[in-house]
This record gives sequence, structure tokens and C-alpha cells, in this order.
Amino acid sequence: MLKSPHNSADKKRQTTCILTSETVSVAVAVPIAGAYDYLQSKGTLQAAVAGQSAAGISRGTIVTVPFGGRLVTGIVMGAGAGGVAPEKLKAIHAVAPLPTLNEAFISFIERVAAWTLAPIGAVAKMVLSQPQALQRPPQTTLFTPAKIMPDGVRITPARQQVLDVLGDAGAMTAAELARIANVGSGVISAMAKADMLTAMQVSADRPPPPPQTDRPSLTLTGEQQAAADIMVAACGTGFHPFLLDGVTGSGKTEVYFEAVKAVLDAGKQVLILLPEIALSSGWRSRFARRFGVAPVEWHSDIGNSQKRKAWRYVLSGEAKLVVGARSALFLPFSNLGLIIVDEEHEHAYKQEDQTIYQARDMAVVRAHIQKCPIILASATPSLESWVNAGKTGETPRYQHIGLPNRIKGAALPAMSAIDLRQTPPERGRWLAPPLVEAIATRLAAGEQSLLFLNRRGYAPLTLCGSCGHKLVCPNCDSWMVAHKLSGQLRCHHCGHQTRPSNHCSACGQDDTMQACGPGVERLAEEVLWRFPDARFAVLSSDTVGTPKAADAFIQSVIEGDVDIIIGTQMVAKGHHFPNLTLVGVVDADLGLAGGDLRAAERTFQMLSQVAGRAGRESRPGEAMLQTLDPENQVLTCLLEGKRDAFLAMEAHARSLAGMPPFGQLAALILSSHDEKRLHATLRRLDQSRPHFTGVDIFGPAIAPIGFLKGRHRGRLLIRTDRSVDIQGILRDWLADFKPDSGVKLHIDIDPYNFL
Ligand SMILES: Nc1ncnc2c1ncn2[C@@H]1O[C@H](COP(=O)(O)OP(=O)(O)OP(=O)(O)O)[C@@H](O)[C@H]1O
Ligand SMILES: [Zn+2]
Repeated sequence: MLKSPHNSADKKRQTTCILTSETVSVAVAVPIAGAYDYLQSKGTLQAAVAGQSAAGISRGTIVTVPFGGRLVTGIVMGAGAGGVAPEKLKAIHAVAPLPTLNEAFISFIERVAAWTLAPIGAVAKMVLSQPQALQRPPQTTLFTPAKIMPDGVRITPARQQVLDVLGDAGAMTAAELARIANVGSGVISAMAKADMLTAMQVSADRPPPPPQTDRPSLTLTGEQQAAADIMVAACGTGFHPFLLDGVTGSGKTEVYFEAVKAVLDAGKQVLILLPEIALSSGWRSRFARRFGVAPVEWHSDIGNSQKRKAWRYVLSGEAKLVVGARSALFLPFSNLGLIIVDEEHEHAYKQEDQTIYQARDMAVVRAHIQKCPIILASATPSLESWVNAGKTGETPRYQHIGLPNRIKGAALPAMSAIDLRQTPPERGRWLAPPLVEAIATRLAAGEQSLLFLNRRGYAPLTLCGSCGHKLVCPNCDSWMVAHKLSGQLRCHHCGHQTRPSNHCSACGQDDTMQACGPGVERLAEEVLWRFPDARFAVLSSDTVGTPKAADAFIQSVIEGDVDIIIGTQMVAKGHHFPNLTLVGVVDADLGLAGGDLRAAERTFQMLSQVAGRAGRESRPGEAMLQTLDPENQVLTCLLEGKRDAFLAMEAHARSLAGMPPFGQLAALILSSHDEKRLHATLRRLDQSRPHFTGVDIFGPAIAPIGFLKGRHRGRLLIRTDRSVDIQGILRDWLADFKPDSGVKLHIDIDPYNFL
């Protein structure tokens, strides 16, 4: 088999009709594979030539093919690329009993592969992620009354009851029938045996109930209505990207629900992407209130059978609305009419392993190909979307829609800094006196407070007070984090765990190991010490492991069972706690420490979001930020409510440096268990580096986390001007480059992670 370039099908895009060529090109769902030529089987080819479309193969047909000694699924991308004599090719094994993927979706798959430089097989694998969905669904037996009752059968009262029930219902399973007719199951099997009932096999799956769009909705405020009107008017008129930029608590969800309604009414499908963390019961119940049904969900927490059904009904068009995490973007919608990316600034949209892609950006690509609107919603837009909305003087590509006010007339929280140099906490404590006082005031008033610290566990570092030895992970360049609740030391990179000991393994002394710095568990200890009567709860991925547990937690806060919430970023966004009036940020400088490209932007977004949890209803909210550096520009913009000024400043700095979105970045990440081989590969890569104007290559260098999960790591960073075809340069550079055996090479276009 000859590997054909994965964009070869581009040239054959017109082939949406049945392919009459002897060979077809198939993107096999294998992470490192390209597209390969296969023979059409005799039957399918004859049918194609004869114009019998039902059995013929077209672009977008899902097939099973032999590959590397086993059978794998794949997607037909077009006619074969040629280059290998047909007699040397293998034939397609089977055609899946499914509708063909549509042209827009196949083009999208090609575009994702071309943009991310991932092999097309890796993208096909994301699309065909549910092998079960490709097979015949499980069947169930339904019974109907026989058309002609056999002669001589006895119609007992029980049998008559069964026939009466079926007379009304038409067809039923044996269990349903027994229950509703109130007879034993023996009655039904006897009737079937006597040919009084006819059995038929049907799919056991039922399509999801369609959302009801005629239910009463909240009365939108004038501002909300104006925003909704603009977006509703754009639905059905082709590609139209919006940036829905509304302050925290401005009611963005209700606004985009109006566009959802318009698209559903037009009979099209809707995809709503949420960062995984925001798939909360709050969002679900609001959806259910508005549309009368539960949405079809797609994320890591739903089971395979639910996924199988979702996948099939998305393809058949019967799933009208899907809400999901980033991978939902690779569902095979047959009739997509609108995409919404909520909290569009969230870094959770960047997939960092396997195929590395930014789901928000790829969602815009999909909407463009699909010729449908897309709504990017946020209270703290990403700089990318801000620039695309023309806010930095460039030609606008997205339409900006602002919601500058909170609903119900609530004000944004008052923000203030607590200068830890002037009013530090006591030694070994983390809450400064002004914050402690503010919490006490809230407790007395029966209001809730939230303490935000984006650090899981008890303490980020444990060291020996005598020799300074630090406890580090054996598999990674990272500290072992103390977790007191579970009584363990844990590496947050690889999950390695050990039991803490008071004995220093370096100097041999006893009772010298000390916890350094706070995590949320340590903060809880301080809260208990300061406010012994207060009810507090910790929300982090360690204390609340499943979405169900998170929902229960959120509910208990809403019901007023908690006075003080202590949380990591899990608590920072999306939640609406009516009685929460104080937010204390324990370490406002934490996010700035790394100093990567987006550190300032990320910190600004995170702190605005967490502050935005305060005072969302009648009582005014306040946010206090503990810092050692109150003059820092991120904090001053935040404190003065100058978001747009912050974005302008950030845009200016990035534009001067030619950094995204004013330039382009790509990272090459190499890793190996064998350090020598890694270095040899890095050296060869360095020697083959291209030289172009407008292209800078930094490195190769040992990665900041030079050892991760047992692998040594090196990186290169490529920066280019915006006009440069960065993918083209990388494609040429790497086309003939083979890493040493055992060395993995990952390409990250527009990296968010620089470690
Ligand atoms: N027109 C309205 N009338 C009454 N309540 C509304 C209206 N619009 C929204 N709400 C309610 O206001 C609250 C905040 O709305 P929503 O969560 O959509 O805001 P948001 O802009 O998404 O906020 P954030 O960005 O902070 O998550 C919700 O409880 C919502 O049900
Ligand atoms: Zn580790």
C-alpha cells in the first residue's frame, strides 16, 4: 500500500456522488496513519457503475478495511490516489450500515488535519471514536397482534386483555405488555407460540426527545433582547461569527438560547460547547426549563452506551441539540445550523494530548465550512477573539455584541487589593487581617464568602528543615504535593503517590520534614481555627471527584448549607450563588509567576471570573485580592474595572513582539525514555532547520519540565509573521525527518503550554 498525501482528496472534492473508480482513498482511524488506497469490492463497484447508489461507495462512506493485519474502520475520502497497481491493493472489507458523512464534515476533517499537521488517520480516529456506534444497534423484540388469528385458539380473559392493550398501543415489548395488561409473562409467550402475536426485531434505542421551543421563556431585558434579535436574524443566512461579550451575570445563556430556538425551529441541529467544568446541573436545569427536555450530552463522564446513541442520532439528524466538551466538535452532524462556544476564553478548549487542537478555533472553521453562525460567549474574551472582533483596530471578522450590565440591576462587585507587605497574615497563616474581618462581617450577616486558591492539596512543597532536601517526583521534574485528607504525597503531573514520612531520606534526621505554602486543604485548616462555628466546604477535584458530587456540592451552597467555600478554579466560573457576597483571592500573584505568553491574560480572566461570583443578586458583592505587588498592571486594570484597557495593553505588547495573534507560534516537543537518543534527534533537527525571513526558531532546548512521566523532553519554538504559511514550513521541514527510534515528536500549532 502506498501512502497518499492526506490532502490528495482535496482535488477530488467534487466526488460527492458515487465513486465509480476501481480504487478509493480511505482515511483509516489509526493515530499515525494517512490515507491509503483500497479496491472497491466487486459488489460495490458493480453497483456503482450500474448507478445503484444504495450499495455504491461515495466520499464520506464509513468502511472497514484490513490494515496492518487487523480490521479497522475508516472514512472514504475520494477516488484512489493511484501510484500502486490495483492488483497489489487490498479490498474494502465492509461498508458500515450508516448514512454517508456529509461533504462539509469531510472537508472539516481535512482542514483540521492540514491545520494541526496531524495525520488524517488521527482525525478520523477522533470522528470514529465510538466503534459500537458503527454497528447495528442492539435489537429488541416487539409484539403485535397476528393479522389473522389462528383457528381454534382459546381467548381467555387474560389473552383478551393483551389483545386490547395492543389494539391501543400497536406494538410492545413482552415486559411492557405484561405490565400494562397485568398478565404473567407466560401468557405472552404462550400467545406468541400459538401465533396469536407476531414478533418483530427493531432497534432497542430510542431517539432523544426533541427540544420544545414553544415553552415560555424569561422576559429578556431590553439589552438582552437587542442582542438576541441580532443573532436570531443571522440564523439561516450563512457563516456569521459573533463575539457575545457580556459581563459576569449579564444573562448570556438566555440570550444565546434565543438563537438556539430559531435554529431548532428551522429544523436544524445545534452544537453547544462548554468547557468540561461548566457542564453543571445549573446549566442543565436551565436548559430543561427553557426547552422541556434534557440535552443530549457528550463528554468524558457519559457512558459508552449513551455515547453510541448520541453519535448515531447526531448522524441521523434526530439528536437536535448536543451540549458537550471540545470533542463534541467531531460529531457527525448531518444538518448543523449553529455552534455556540460558551466561555470561549477557557484554556480547556485546547486539547493537549494526541491530536493537539484548539476547539474554539476549529469550531469557527467548522461553522465557516458549514455556512452557519457561531457564537463565542464570554465575560472575559480571549485576546484572539477580541482582535478578531476588530477591537484593536484591525478589520473586524467577528461581530461584537456587548452586554455591559448585570441583569436585575445588580452591580459588578467592588474590587480592592490587600497589600500583603503592609497587612501580612500571622506567621504560618494565609488570610490577612482585612480579609478575615470581611469574612467575619459576612458570617454575622448570614451571607456567604468564597476563598479562592488555585492549588489542590495541603501544601505544594515538603522540605527538610535541617538540610533543605525537597521531596520530588521520581518520574517528573516536579515537587510532591502534600494531601492531608488522603494522607498522601502526590505528583500532579504523573499521579505518582507515596506515604509521607517524618524522616529525611537525605540527611537521615527525624521530625524535620515541613510543609511549605498553602493549598486549599491548609486554608480549610486555618478557616476552622479562625471561625470554629462556621460551616465550610472545600471544592477541588480531590474533594469532589465526579460531576454528580460537584452538583451536590453546588446545590448545598445554593441551599445555604455552607458559610465559607474554599475552592480551586473549579469554583471560579459559571456558578450562580445568590447569597455569595464576598470573594477573597488568597494569592492574586500566583498565575503570573510562570510568565508565559498568556500568563497575564489568563490571570486577568481567572480573577475577573472568580470575582464575578460575588453579588449576583440583590446584595452588593465585594472582591478582595491579596497580593505582594498591587502596582502590577494586571491587578491595577482589574481593580479599576478597565478590562478593555488591559486587552489593549496586552495586544500592544504582543504585537510589538510579533506574538499571537499578531504572529504565529508552533512548538515541536520531543520526548524519549532514552536521553541520548533525544539529544541526537534534537541535534539533527537543529541541523536541518530552515532559514527564512519572517521565521524565528528558538531552541532546541531542554523543556522547562525536562523530565515528565519518565520521559526526557526537549522543545523547539517556531515564531513566524502572520503572513507566513507556518504549516507549510513545518511540513517541508519534517517531511523527510525521522526521529531516532523511541523518540516521539509532537507538533503543537499555537501552543498554550510552554512547559
Ligand atoms: N431576563 C432575565 N430575567 C430574569 N432572570 C434572568 C434573565 N436573564 C438571565 N437571568 C438569570 O440570571 C442569572 C445569570 O445569568 P447567566 O448565568 O446567563 O449569566 P452569564 O452572563 O452567563 O454569567 P457568567 O458569565 O458569570 O457565567 C441566571 O440565574 C439566569 O437564569
Ligand atoms: Zn510525576
